[in-house]
Amino acid sequence: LPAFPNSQAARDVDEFDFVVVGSGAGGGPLACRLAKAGFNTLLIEAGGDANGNLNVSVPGYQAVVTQDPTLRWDIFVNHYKNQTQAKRDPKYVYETGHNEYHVGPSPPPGAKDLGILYPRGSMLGGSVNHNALIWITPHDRDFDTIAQLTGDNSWAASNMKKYLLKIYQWLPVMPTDPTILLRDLPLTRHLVAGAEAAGYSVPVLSPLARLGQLLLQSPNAPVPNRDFVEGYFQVPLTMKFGERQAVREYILRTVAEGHPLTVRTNTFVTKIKFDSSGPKPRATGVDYLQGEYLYKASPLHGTSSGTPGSVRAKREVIIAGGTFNTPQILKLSGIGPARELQRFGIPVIKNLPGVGTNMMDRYEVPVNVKHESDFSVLDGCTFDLKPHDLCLKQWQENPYIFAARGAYTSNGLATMMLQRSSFASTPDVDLSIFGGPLNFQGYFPGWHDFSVRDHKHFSWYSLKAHTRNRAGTVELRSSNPLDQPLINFNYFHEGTTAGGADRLDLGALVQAIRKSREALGDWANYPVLGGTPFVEENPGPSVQTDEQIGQFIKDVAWGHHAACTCPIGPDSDPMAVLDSDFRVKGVDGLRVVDASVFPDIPGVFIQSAIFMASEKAADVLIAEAKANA
Ligand SMILES: Cc1cc2nc3c(=O)[nH]c(=O)nc-3n(C[C@H](O)[C@H](O)[C@H](O)COP(=O)(O)OP(=O)(O)OC[C@H]3O[C@@H](n4cnc5c(N)ncnc54)[C@H](O)[C@@H]3O)c2cc1C
Repeated sequence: LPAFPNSQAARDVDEFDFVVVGSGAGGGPLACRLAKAGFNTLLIEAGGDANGNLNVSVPGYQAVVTQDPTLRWDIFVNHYKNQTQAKRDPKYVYETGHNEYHVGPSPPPGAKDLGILYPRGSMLGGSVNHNALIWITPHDRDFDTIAQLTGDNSWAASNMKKYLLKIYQWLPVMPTDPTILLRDLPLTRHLVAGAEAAGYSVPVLSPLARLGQLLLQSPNAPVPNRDFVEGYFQVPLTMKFGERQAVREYILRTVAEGHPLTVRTNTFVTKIKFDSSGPKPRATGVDYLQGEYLYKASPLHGTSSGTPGSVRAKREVIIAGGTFNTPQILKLSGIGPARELQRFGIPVIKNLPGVGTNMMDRYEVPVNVKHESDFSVLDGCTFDLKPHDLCLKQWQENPYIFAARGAYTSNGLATMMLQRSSFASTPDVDLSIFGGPLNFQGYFPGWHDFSVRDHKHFSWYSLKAHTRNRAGTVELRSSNPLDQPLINFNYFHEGTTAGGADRLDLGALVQAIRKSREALGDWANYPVLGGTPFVEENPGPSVQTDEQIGQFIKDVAWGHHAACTCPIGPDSDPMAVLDSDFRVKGVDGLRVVDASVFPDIPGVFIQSAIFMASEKAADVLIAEAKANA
């Protein structure tokens, strides 16, 4: 793809049909569709274009990229308000100096409490560029419930499927090349054991053929009862021939093809502007600051506060800043709980108490084991973009055929169990358990370097889908748009507890840990594949009873699919923020399209649901604009 193509002349225009703020999973596809339909569209992105940055393109760098200071925002959040519980997490971070941190217990005197690191991407393509590439399509129920809640049947799963087909016009999806696994049979032994734990019979003397068959199974295949079926599957990735491809590339192609899409990177929106002269306030544009790394969450934030500017939207403004930033932008612009806005001296445009509430996320937990020997598939992989990174050289110099391009063509997670726990809130599967050769224990500064410090670890990760906790909040910390907001997830007992919700979610995760251990136990059945013994480091052999496992989960669980802070809902719900056409209630000319729109956290992995919402929003906006032409 060419270097980022918009000219200075394009940057100087100050009025567009649509202004979209944020170029991630929500904003990116929408802006492309609007431009392809002929509307003069401006896409504003706080981050840079990441052009030529291999951290983005190499799937094996899916964790390295989250450490790239040019691409990341370090958001710090609270899992618990109770600081005794919060600080039981070995990932709890204290600030000891500028960009200097202490992680875990016994901080030095004077260290400032920060909380838990929540990685976010700030660049063209948003957090999609630094996610793990995993593509699992939503469950029908995710959309059917929005249709039931709002009475808008265009949200019914049967209608939403067409947006998936639209996405596949621009999004390549491929699993890890299974021939890579043949290069490391001791690693493959874990994946075979995972298949047995998932309920398959795998011949102990010739397990590979059976694993090969299972790797042909896509969790997205439109089979009957797909959402309910437990099993063992390949992990589909948003990539083409071993190279990450997603929203960023779609945006670049849309511009290169000559559609009227202008992209302003390094442009941070501070406020939505309104015309309040009519009966209803109408969004007319946005104010911004132009400059690199302006948000204080950027590790490269310095003294610059950017060059102010503003732009007008003839038709509409669409906010797609993500679960944390969209409520922040709305509140700073006067849309949100009146009392909170008044506390910061922000004039209230519309009192919408639901903005920044209802935040949901998944819980994720690990079981980490350490072997005596290295996994050979990682030989030569230093994960650091340096000339000595032989796996990078292999990735750069070889074609994508029979594993020739090597380990970096994968995100390291080739297989996944989908299971339904006894505590699931719906008939859908609610546990995704996937394994790989790394020592990932959640997010903290330097988490990736820690995860691959040696090549001896294997881990199973469990991700709880359809969680019940909706008690998370995003509140203003100050009226300065460059300050990150105050984010409280209110995990487990501090969150939604009605009907034992917290205990049910915890129970599902206890089962997930036991299932991971079952897979580790089944490893012993396949000595034919070789490998050295291992010891369990986390939770560790002393953690055995449900109560002990439950406490381990409460102490270490993390999330990375935060959502639902500007929920769609009916007018009868005072906490609903958007109508079913993504309109911000009570004002005209303003919509939200990103992870924050969902009333309930969708599916197992979230990006597919956001892409689908983005395609739907494009349909809605284009149809309305054409009707009003
Ligand atoms: C480490 C990690 C791994 C993940 N792995 C997966 C995975 O494998 N599969 C999956 O399905 N999901 C995954 N996710 C989640 C998924 O990537 C996100 O949920 C998704 O990208 C959110 O989309 P969004 O549009 O809401 O926000 P984002 O994609 O974060 O996009 C928001 C954009 O808005 C910009 N922005 C914000 N505020 C402003 C402002 N004021 N002015 C201008 N621009 C602004 C930001 O810079 C950003 O680029 C992962 C997330 C993380 C953090």
